Order: sequence, then structure tokens, then C-alpha cells
Amino acid sequence: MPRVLISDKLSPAAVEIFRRRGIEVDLKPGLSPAELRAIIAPYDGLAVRSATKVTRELIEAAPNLKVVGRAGIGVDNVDVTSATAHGVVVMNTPYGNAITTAEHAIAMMFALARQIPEASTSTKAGRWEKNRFMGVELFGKTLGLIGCGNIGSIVADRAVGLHMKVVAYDPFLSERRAVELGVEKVALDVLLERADFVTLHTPLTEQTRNILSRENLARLKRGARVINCARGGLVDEAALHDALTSGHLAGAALDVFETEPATESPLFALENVVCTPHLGAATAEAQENVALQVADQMADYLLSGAVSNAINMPSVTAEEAPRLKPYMALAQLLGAMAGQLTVARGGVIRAIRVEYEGHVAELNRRPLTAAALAGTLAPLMGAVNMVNAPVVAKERGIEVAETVHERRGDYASLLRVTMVTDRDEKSVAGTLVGEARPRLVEIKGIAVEADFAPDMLYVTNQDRPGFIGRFGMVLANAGINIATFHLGRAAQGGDAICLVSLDGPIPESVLAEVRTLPLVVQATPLRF
Ligand SMILES: NC(=O)C1=CN([C@@H]2O[C@H](COP(=O)(O)OP(=O)(O)OC[C@H]3O[C@@H](n4cnc5c(N)ncnc54)[C@H](O)[C@@H]3O)[C@@H](O)[C@H]2O)C=CC1
Ligand SMILES: O=C(O)CCC(=O)C(=O)O
Repeated sequence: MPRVLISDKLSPAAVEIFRRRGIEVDLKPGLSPAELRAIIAPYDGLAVRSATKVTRELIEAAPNLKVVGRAGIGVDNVDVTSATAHGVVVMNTPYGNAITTAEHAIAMMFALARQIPEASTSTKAGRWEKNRFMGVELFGKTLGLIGCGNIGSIVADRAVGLHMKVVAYDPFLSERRAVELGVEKVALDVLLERADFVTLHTPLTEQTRNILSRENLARLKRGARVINCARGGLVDEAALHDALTSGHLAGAALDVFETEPATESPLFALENVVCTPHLGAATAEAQENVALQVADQMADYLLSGAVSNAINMPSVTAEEAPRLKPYMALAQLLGAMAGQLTVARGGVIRAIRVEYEGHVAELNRRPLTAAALAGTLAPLMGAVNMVNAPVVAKERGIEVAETVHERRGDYASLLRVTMVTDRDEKSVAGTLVGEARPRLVEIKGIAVEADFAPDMLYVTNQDRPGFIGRFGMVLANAGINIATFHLGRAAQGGDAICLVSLDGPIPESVLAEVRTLPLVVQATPLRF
């Protein structure tokens, strides 16, 4: 039974989902990094919100970890690079809290426009300062959206409903989508010149860090107001402070800060600054949504291999997963065979080709190619799986090619994996028997039919009489039982191959003896 640890405060709905789906779950919010590292080892899954920092150290202390689920959108508290390198899938819940966060941005805009927090404090203090709090209308004002993805689009929709004019800066926003949303796509400079309110809705990346820099804040209209419900670090806080105290900006509303928890900041002293403690996603509805979603996604992955909303792996839907699973096993086995043959031969890997023919070509091929890559690279590089295999191949400069053949051959589905080195090419092909059982059907273009077994021996020889008898005798004299025996040849008297499955690993001394037999070209033990 897979085990999941929930290390942040998640809605109880998550615990219920995990339990209902047959996953053992422990709820331990509030642990220190050291405490978490000390207990993480047995867990297959880790569900977090934003308090837990999923660092390289934590991932290294978690040998069983297969998936990290972030109940939320931003994954900046997860070291995705380390997770990928260790073959751990990282998932988020991209939509569950989007409406709630957009509503918070709109609420912040109203709070700023009408100085609601200050007015409330003053009124509760018994001061009836009717003349102090003169606001501005939102109607007819220009809202500048920096980032127009899920949340930005919802903010745009609500702002259009308020009869605001919305301009958006987002390099990935298409003109068509902008028209659909009723927003005008503009360059950042134009947005800064025109906006009465600016609201940020991008992730924090190298490109977006300090997107509202001192220089860009200075470009804003005098009297403009800034709202940040995305990430601290998008706005230069010191420059914002200066722009507010100089009177250049009329106000700012901040839900997120460069350093969190933000317990002190010069901005807190300013009347025209509204602050909330990273509450963008904090509604009962959003927290229930993200908890349910993350638990279901993690359970799907741990129980069936279905992948949704992964940051570092291609998606596999719950419907696809059962059909893909046996093909993934086939791809991984073919890759493992090609990889082991390549290791035996030596050489520098230049490319890995994965070819698809028949029904399998119509399936979601990205996870299949990833599984084939994992199979090929694992014998060479150790801890490689579907998650990190594409990255490992890229880092090693190995070209990965996927080919789909229109032709229909002898098999309803055929998958071929070829490894190209600076010395030669090694290809193996296989199919599924009964849509479920992986079967090898070709090695180096030579037809040979065999099931995969944990221990196999692959021999290439010259196709002349005498080999089979001598080979059988060497194994028999060593007390080694042959479970299955498969032969193939390119042409009469030409290159021949022999693949046997054994009941256990072949001892080195016996392998050495096989290699010295007349007609034998090469003998390679294989493990699956
Ligand atoms: N305050 C809170 O509690 C919450 C904050 N967030 C933050 O909101 C952010 C946005 O969330 P979503 O809209 O769901 O993400 P999203 O991925 O749907 O949208 C982000 C948009 O930013 C755009 N973008 C990327 N780089 C850009 C650049 N250099 N300049 C301008 N635009 C750029 C992208 O094209 C995309 O359209 C998240 O990354 C997260 O950091 C999300 C949920 C809750
Ligand atoms: O879980 C939270 O409260 C933070 C939400 C958030 O920032 C996100 O989903 O990116």
C-alpha cells in the first residue's frame, strides 16, 4: 500500500480521499526541516501547500519518494530540478484556487480605491472621519494586468464587468485570446503609461523578478495604484516604498512579500498600503478544491500511473493509463535491452530512436518515449526513470527522435528502440501479446520471438552447424537450466542470434566459457 505524508495544513478532504483510495496517509504539519528529513524515508508521496520547503536535502532523504503534490499553483517551494533529477514527479493544482485568488486581487483593488482598511480602523476607533477618506471610482479606469493566464484572465473578466478598461502585458497571450477576454494586449511600457491600477499575475521567474523595478515604477502614471497577489519579488519593495512616500503612487496592496512570513517591513507604516498575509488562496472553497485535486492526482499516479498537472512529466489521463501501462512496460523493456547491448559493445551514445507502428502509434507517445529512454539509459547511468530520462538525455547531448510509421506490418502494434553510438546501431522491437504481455520480436532487424525474463543470455554466432550442441553442453555441464531457447538469423550461413532465458544469473566463469566457443561472436547477459 503506498504511503503519503501531508506536511502542511491541508483541508481534511485530502486525508479522506487518500484513505478512501487505499493509500496510507499521515498528517504532520508544522515539522521543522530536520524533523521532516528524519521521517520522510518510507513515504511514496508528499503533499504540501506552501510552508514546506521541498529542498534537495529533503528529496535526497526520501529514497521511496515518487510524487510531490502541491495543493496550489506556484511550485517555488519545491526544488523541481532536484525532484526531476531524482525521478520524482511534481504536480500542482493549476485551477483550484484561481477564482479565489482573482477575487482577492479585485478585493484589494476595491480596498485601495476606497481605503477600506484604514477607514475601518478609524471608524472602530471612534473617529468619524468622513472627510478623510475620499476614494476613486473603478468605473472607466484602466487596469493594467501583468500576466494574463488563469488568474489574470479571471481578474480581467471581473474588471470588464466593473466597466474598467483592461490592458494586458503577457508575451504568451495570443491576440485571439485577448479579444475573447475583452482586453487590449500591449507592451509593458504602454501598460505602465496607461494604467490607473496595475495588478500582477505572473509566476516569479528570472524574467519576471523585479518586473516592477524602480525604473518601471517611475514610469507609472502619477497617482497609480499597484496590487500584487502573485509573488513577492515581482515588485522592488524599497522602490515601491519610495514611490509611495514621494506621492508618485497613490497606494499599493500586497498579499505577497519578498520575504515570507513578512513580520516587519517599512511598507507596514504607510497609510496607503493594504497588506494581507499571503491570503490569495485562503477561502474554504479553494482549499477544499486544491486538497481534493492534489489527493486525487497523487492517488491516480501512485495507484495507476496516471499523470495530471505534472510540472516535470508528460500527462497521462486516468482513461489512458490502463492502456498505456503495458506499452510503457514494453517500451521500458525494449529500452533496457538496447541499453544493455550498447553497454556491452561500448561507445558514445549519439541518439536514441523510438519508432511506432500500428495501434500503438495512435496512443499518447510522450510517456512511452520517456519510458523507452528510461530503459535505455538506466543500464548506463543508474537511477533514471520516466521523469528524469528526457532531462538526462538532453544533458548528455543525446538526440531523441520519435518516428511514426504509417505502414502496417505483421503486428497490430510494433515498438522499436534503436541506440545509435559512434560505433554502431543496436535496435530491438517488440509487441504486446493479448494487449498485455510484452514480447520481443526483433533484434538488430533479425526476427526472433521471445518473452522477457529476469535473467537472459544473448549470444551472436555464425550460422553454422555445431553451435547449439556445444552451447547447450556448456550450460548443462555448469548445471544451468535453460528455461526458453529462441533462435534467429539474418540469412542462411550468416549472422545468427540466440536468446535464452535462464533460472538465474549466469556465473562469470560459464559466460567466459561460452565466449570462447567456436562460432560465438559475442555473449551478453541481460537482466530485466
Ligand atoms: N497569492 C496567492 O495566494 C496565490 C498566488 N498565485 C500566484 O499567481 C501566479 C499566477 O497564477 P496563474 O494565473 O494560475 O498562472 P498561469 O501560468 O496560468 O499564468 C501566468 C501568466 O504569466 C505569464 N507570464 C510569464 N512570464 C511573463 C513575463 N515575463 N511577463 C508577463 N507575463 C508573463 C504567462 O504567459 C501566463 O499567462 C502563480 O504563479 C502564483 O505565483 C497563485 C495562487 C495563489
Ligand atoms: O497555499 C497557499 O495559501 C498559497 C497559494 C499560492 O500561493 C499558490 O497556489 O501559488
